[in-house]
Amino acid sequence: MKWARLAQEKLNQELAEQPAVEPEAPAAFAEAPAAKAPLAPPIEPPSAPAYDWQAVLYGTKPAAPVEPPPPPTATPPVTEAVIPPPPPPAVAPTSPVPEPPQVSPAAFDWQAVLYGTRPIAPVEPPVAEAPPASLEAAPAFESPVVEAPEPPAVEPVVEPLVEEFPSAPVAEEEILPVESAPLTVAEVPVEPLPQAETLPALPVAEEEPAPVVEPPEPELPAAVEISPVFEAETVEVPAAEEPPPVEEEVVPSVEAPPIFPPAAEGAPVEPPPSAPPAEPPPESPASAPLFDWRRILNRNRPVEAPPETPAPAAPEAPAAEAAPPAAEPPAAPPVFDWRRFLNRPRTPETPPVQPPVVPEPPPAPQPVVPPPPPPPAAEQAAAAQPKPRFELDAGFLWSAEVLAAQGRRPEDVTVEEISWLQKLRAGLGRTRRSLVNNVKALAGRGPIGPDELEELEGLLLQADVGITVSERILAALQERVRREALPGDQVLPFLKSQLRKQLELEGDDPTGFAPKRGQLNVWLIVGVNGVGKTTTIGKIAALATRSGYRTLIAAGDTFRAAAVEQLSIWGERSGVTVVANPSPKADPAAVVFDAISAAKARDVELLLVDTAGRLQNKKNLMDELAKVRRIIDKQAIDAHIESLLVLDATTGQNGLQQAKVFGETAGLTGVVITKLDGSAKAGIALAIVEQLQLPIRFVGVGEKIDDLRPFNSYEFVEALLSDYDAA
Ligand SMILES: Nc1nc2c(ncn2[C@@H]2O[C@H](COP(=O)(O)OP(=O)(O)OP(=O)(O)O)[C@@H](O)[C@H]2O)c(=O)[nH]1
Repeated sequence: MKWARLAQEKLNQELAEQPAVEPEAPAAFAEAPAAKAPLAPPIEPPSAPAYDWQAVLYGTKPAAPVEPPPPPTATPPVTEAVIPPPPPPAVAPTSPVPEPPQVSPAAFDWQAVLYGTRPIAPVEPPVAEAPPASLEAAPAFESPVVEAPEPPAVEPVVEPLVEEFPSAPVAEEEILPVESAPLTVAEVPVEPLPQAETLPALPVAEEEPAPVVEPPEPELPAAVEISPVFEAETVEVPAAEEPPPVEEEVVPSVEAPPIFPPAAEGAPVEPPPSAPPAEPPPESPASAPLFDWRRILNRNRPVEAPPETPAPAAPEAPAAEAAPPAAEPPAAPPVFDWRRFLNRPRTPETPPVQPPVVPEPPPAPQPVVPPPPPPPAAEQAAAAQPKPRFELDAGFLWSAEVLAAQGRRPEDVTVEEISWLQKLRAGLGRTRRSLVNNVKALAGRGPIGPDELEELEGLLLQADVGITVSERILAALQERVRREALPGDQVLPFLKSQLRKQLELEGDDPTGFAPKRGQLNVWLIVGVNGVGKTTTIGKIAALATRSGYRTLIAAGDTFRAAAVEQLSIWGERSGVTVVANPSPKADPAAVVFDAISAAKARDVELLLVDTAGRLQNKKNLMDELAKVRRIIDKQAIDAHIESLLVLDATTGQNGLQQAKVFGETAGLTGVVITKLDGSAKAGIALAIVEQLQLPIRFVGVGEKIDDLRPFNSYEFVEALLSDYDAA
């Protein structure tokens, strides 16, 4: 017992001594944060280990973004976005005339730089020159992201567009004189662009979750005189049938003009605060686009067909091309050097382009950087411990490979692109997992036979690919198997090539739909309720602004009360002016008429027309849409017109039914698939192309401003059938 007691006492004694250790730990940690604080501010030093992906890679960001990055405090990026001022649309006709935001110089050249102009290779050639590849060296500013959505200079200048269209033009249809409600132009403070990630979902959304059901709006009477005519069709809630007044004449809200003129008076309007002087167009030319759409879109034949593009440059280049490159052997293969990507020099967008700006680095701030102690370590170390939210997981590596397969070099890749692909891949994840796993299991049995083919068809149907497409793919597979055995490991690659074929409409030039420079392009956005039309317009507007297009938005959704407000928010985010008529039940055709007039007067290049959601079986609403289309055709005769149907991917095959009617009414030229990040069955994309014979122009994978990208069949298929999954 004594022994036990003694032992117990000793034990207690030891325990009593232990606690002392703890205090130290916290102290040590406490230092860390302290040290970091000072480091935050100096973002410039390219070598600094602290990789601020957003600031560095999104070179695009204008001044604004700079602040947010460092102190990730929960300050208020949101507030500054001016989101709250929903009703900025000064109703008063006296409001000054906003001007189409001038696109900043560095913006990426959507048409010339990205698409249109250049053939596939142009951008790549530099590859040869790429050799500057000295990893650390800061070669890169070429494409580096610069894309400074700099403050789209807003020229308040408002030419007397007015008289452009004297009174009522010759539109046979009359636009309801919808109240004298003056047309308003939502002033857009020209906020530079995109905070890539910040933009939260539009608040408005909730107001009207807008399901598919026809918005039974209460209302009506007043302006609805004509509505009765069509009531017949809709059994339910005749009253609810809101915007019935489809009929008739488009009386251009002649009042519109008056609205703009005032601004003119405002004299020169120096007010355009933000916009510095700007003869912006300057450096933009060669500037590097944030994402090179042209390359993305043209890259429908990656690794497999490398000969077309890269081939010439890579293999033979060395020999024929000359010595310089000699030293640099790489530059071609699909091997993505993620380290190089991570270590690439940081380029605060715009600045790099302007040499003068460079001098700034030396300023005092340097000293502030004192915390250089950490940098010495080595960039590699930094790379090893990447930044927040950017992980070298399977998604990242896969994205990098896909981009590399398209000829993208680490220096040209942006975080935005990586992020986009990751989102797309994640969005298609559900379908992919099911499809890929089953196909692999099936292929693992050995050579493909009749049983396997049948099973495969079932898998495709489950993915919503549609019967026709499934049959076509199987027919091709059968044909292939007939000629020679198809090894199991070739099944997926074969499927990919088949799917890609199905996604590409014969004769369609995916780069051809980019807005034409120097002329008016009108993009009419249609679809049923809640599919994402307004959101898509906001995203496209942002993209267009960054691409340097003079853009304008027409708030043609006069039915949903919050639509105009929602659009003006997007307008603020993207720096695009919104033309709207706040009066309830305004005739959308009249709004569009006015918007076209304004667009002509301002030399706008891209006019985005929003429309109210409507079910394809509501005749009066479809007639209303037809009227809008007619107005566009008549008033914008020389314009390049695109009519895009927005389809919610989660609606699956149902969406196809809508398309047929919308096609007859609005003359569709393409489709935008939204919500691919949801529980969509990605196969719907294949069915759309096959059944509608319409090209997919954009795909949306989220609610943020940069969650929309031009459709690329290669990326889509890779995301759908990638078996990369290491995780
Ligand atoms: N997850 C996801 N949500 C999206 C996407 N595109 C739009 N949304 C959301 O879908 C909802 C409806 O979007 P809206 O743009 O208002 O749809 P709409 O077609 O204009 O609606 P109506 O005018 O009522 O016909 C909003 O909550 C959007 O944020 C997308 O690609 N992914």
